[in-house]
Amino acid sequence: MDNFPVVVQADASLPNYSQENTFLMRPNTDGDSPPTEKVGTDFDSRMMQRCLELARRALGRTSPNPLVGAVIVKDGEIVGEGFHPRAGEPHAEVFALKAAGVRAQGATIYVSLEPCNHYGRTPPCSEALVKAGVAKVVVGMVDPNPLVAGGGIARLRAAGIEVLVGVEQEACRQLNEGFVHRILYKRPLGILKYAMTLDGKIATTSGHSAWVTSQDSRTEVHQLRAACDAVIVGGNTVRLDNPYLTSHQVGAHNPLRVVMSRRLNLPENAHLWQTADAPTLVLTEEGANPDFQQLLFKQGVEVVELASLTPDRAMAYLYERGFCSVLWECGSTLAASAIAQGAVQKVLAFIAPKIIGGSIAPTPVGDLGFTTMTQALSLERVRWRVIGSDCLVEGYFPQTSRA
Ligand SMILES: Nc1nc(O)c(N)c(N[C@@H]2O[C@H](COP(=O)(O)O)[C@@H](O)[C@H]2O)n1
Ligand SMILES: [Zn+2]
Repeated sequence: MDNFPVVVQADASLPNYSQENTFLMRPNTDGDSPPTEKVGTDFDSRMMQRCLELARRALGRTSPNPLVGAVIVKDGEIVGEGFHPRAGEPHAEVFALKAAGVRAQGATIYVSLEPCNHYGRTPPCSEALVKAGVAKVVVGMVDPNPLVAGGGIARLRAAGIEVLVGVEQEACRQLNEGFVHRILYKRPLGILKYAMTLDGKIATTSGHSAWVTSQDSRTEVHQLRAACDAVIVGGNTVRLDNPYLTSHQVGAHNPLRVVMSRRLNLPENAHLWQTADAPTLVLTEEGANPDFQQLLFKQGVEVVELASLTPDRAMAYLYERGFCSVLWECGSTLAASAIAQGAVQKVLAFIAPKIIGGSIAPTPVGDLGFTTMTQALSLERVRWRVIGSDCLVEGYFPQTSRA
């Protein structure tokens, strides 16, 4: 627990979005944020909001790629729409161009992320837009991917196309905060979520924790899972709570369910390996409990042995697997070590108007070794809202540089 402050470094040459991205957050209504200058007309904003609506149709399914939507407008009417469904498939712009056909000529395309200008899994959208003869491109945000990073905009302008950048920029960044974090920090965005009572307890002294919060909050958590690539728990949570960790929504994405367990001293009949609704991955250490590994293997559960099992190693591994966002739904000990190792950037605390009392019932974050209040970790960009009878407080740990 000695490697504070929380974090990893971005390439200093990249744009710094770290102060501005939020995940699944509602617009700030507290009036404290500096007003950002509006870019474009109200019509531009409406079209960009439509792009974001389209982009959200692929929620949880595009990593390592971003969520992107595109709308083509000719003579004030939408003539084509598209969104990026998953990595390896065409980009949003290509779907919109296909839908518009010849009507794309002389039209305006709205796209929530700068058109790409490189050959990746797919060819550059900038060239497709030039070829289609669009007259204007309205961009939500510049792509932080160093392979793009302004190059798409430059290519379009060089071809004589008018480009407007920054329409509904904040909303575009919010939608892709996991993607942006992944690009800048080479790790998935770590989100710690917990539910606690008004006196800060996540369970009773006997360990009973169902249900701390209301059904409305639980539905919110299900939506959050649908937007994340993975959800992580420790062995203790599997033993005590036997969770499902799915999004419980018909047709919605289910995250990869990840269990961190050094010794694999886990129950044989846990829901995680007995339900096929979502894939499960168990992260462990080399040589751990071969018999149990065999049992998991027979139940279709993937087991990966890491040289040492720590939150940062787990996040590094999930980054390599192409993930943008990881939800920590673990108990207090793992939560403390995930925070200490910089594996958590965002905290979502669901607070129920209940009191458990006492000093033994568990709290959401274990010992961080602090002895004075000056050591307490402060969150920034804090917001709150009421969900049913509960309150959700959200905030971010400050990002510091290790460069
Ligand atoms: N503008 C835009 N629209 C989309 O629909 C996209 N998916 C992207 N993605 C950008 O391109 C990179 C991926 O390229 P490939 O899918 O491998 O060809 C991704 O990292 C983004 O920078 N952009
Ligand atoms: Zn593209």
